[in-house]
Amino acid sequence: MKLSIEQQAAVNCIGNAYITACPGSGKTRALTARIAKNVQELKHRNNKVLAVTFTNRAANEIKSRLEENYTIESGRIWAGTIHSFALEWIIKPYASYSPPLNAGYSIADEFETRKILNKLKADKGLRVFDEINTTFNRQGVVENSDRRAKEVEQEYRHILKSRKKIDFDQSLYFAFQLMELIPEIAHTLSNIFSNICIDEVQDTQDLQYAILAKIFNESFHKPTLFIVGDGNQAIYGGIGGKSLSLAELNAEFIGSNINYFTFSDNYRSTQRLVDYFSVFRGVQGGLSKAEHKNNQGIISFFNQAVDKDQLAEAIAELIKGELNNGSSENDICVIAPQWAPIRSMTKKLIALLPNVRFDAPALSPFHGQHDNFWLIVSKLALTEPSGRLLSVRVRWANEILNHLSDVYHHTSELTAKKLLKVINSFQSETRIGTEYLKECFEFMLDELDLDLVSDVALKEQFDLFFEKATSNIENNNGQYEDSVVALKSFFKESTGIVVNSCHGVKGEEYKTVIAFGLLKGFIPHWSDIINQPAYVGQNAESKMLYVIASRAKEKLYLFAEYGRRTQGGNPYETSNLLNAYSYQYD
Ligand SMILES: Nc1ncnc2c1ncn2[C@@H]1O[C@H](COP(=O)(O)OP(=O)(O)OP(=O)(O)O)[C@@H](O)[C@H]1O
Repeated sequence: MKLSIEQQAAVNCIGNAYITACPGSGKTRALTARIAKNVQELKHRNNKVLAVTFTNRAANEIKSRLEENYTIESGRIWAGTIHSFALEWIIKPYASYSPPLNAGYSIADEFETRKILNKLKADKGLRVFDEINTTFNRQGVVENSDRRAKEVEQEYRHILKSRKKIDFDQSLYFAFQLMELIPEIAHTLSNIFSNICIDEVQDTQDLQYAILAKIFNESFHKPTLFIVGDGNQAIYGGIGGKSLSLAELNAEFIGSNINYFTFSDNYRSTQRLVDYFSVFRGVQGGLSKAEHKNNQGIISFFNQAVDKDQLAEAIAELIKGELNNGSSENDICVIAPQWAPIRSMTKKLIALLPNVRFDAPALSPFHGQHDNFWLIVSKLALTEPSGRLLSVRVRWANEILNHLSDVYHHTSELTAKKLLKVINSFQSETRIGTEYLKECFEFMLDELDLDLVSDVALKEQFDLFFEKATSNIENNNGQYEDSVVALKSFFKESTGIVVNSCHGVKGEEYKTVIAFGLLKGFIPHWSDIINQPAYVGQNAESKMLYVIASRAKEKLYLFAEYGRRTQGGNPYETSNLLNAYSYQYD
């Protein structure tokens, strides 16, 4: 992969590196190159490179970029979210030493936690979108300034405890406690991971820094650090993400003496777009070396010009125009700053454009199942054994075998390739999607000599998987009916126009970005406005606009639709910052 001189300097830096640079400047590209270099330089057979980031989508982005650009033995890298890292490498192997966990526990996933929190919020008169903080800091404190939010959080913990469950936030805290209790954990991890690479570091929470720093600080052989991020894109501040300065990172990773780098070029967007979005961080005139340098593209803003009831039609028209002009479905992304309006927009777009494919996580049959073991098996069951997908499918098969052995303590004689053969050989007469998956899972269990009846944890995940998949399919308005063909289409490579939140598409890029819901209350979110000093909202707003606008390579369409009303019946107004931004829109 070609690297600029600045990128090469960072990638080849001896020692530790911290890179902050603007969107599209190639931070993830440099990080991927560094991971590949680190793997090549691993000294011992058992050493690995650790690559962590904040969201599953970002972690998958790193994995795919590595797969597309380098030939690397997958076992030499562990890439994933910090939550999954803590679960897999700290909680699972050491749970028996943890007083809150040693009597048994299981993980409550997003689906379950959301259900409990929503019910408690409703009981307390809070609205679904009122934020409840559930993240712990390294002192074990969960901060909620609102009294009712605090009560919800406490009752939520009681409910989880009564079910012998922990959520992801608790798993981080218990992992950190275990590391404090048993210093050998950090020693062991630093012996395995000779390199620690962190992407999107601005989204990292206090406890996550503490866990990574503990590995570094307690080690005899210091892992090298390669940390990349952009404080101006820190849109997870509401759930504790924080961007650290070089000095703060040096204080966290003791004696790390981190080298600082920045990249000045933008390889993604037209110069016009770079100039446009740079204003959201108070800087004008970023450099651009983008391939679209001479292409001015489009920047349009429909400020209160479209009624919310006609919004889907207006967006559908834009999409049709783009597709007629030669764009592919994968070139287009529709974004809103918050989840609230996305589901109904997706449904309307699907109805208006029945022949267009959409990649809309809100309507996915597997929404909220990221951490369910059976999701990985589904991916194998629902994808074809083609050459193009071979390396990805081998990775999934490895993940299945590792998960079975690390989490469920089932060791198997099978290699990943043999497991692939087993799953590829599965045949069924049924056309019903969930039935097909059930049969396939049972076939695999049989081949692996495993029995669901005797494995409570595996069975619980199995039941939960089907409960959620069925409810997702029932609630998603026919986007994915319960058929084998529809479920298979979900994992096809070209998945269509993305409809997601700005949090969901961080780090990604599209030729055309269509953003809607650019209204005060969504951007910034009410929780950053109500009972907050003005700068909190302004900060959140500029960062979100910065992230949204910088996803575009060539064309940016912005909508602040009229006609939306708050629960109190007041009209939603255009985002302050956008309203005040005087720009020569097309
Ligand atoms: N040296 C380079 N030569 C050609 N293309 C490059 C180069 N560096 C980066 N790119 C391309 O520019 C685009 C943006 O890169 P990348 O996603 O790594 O940026 P980023 O800094 O991580 O962005 P963000 O902050 O938005 O996540 C990608 O398509 C990438 O392949």
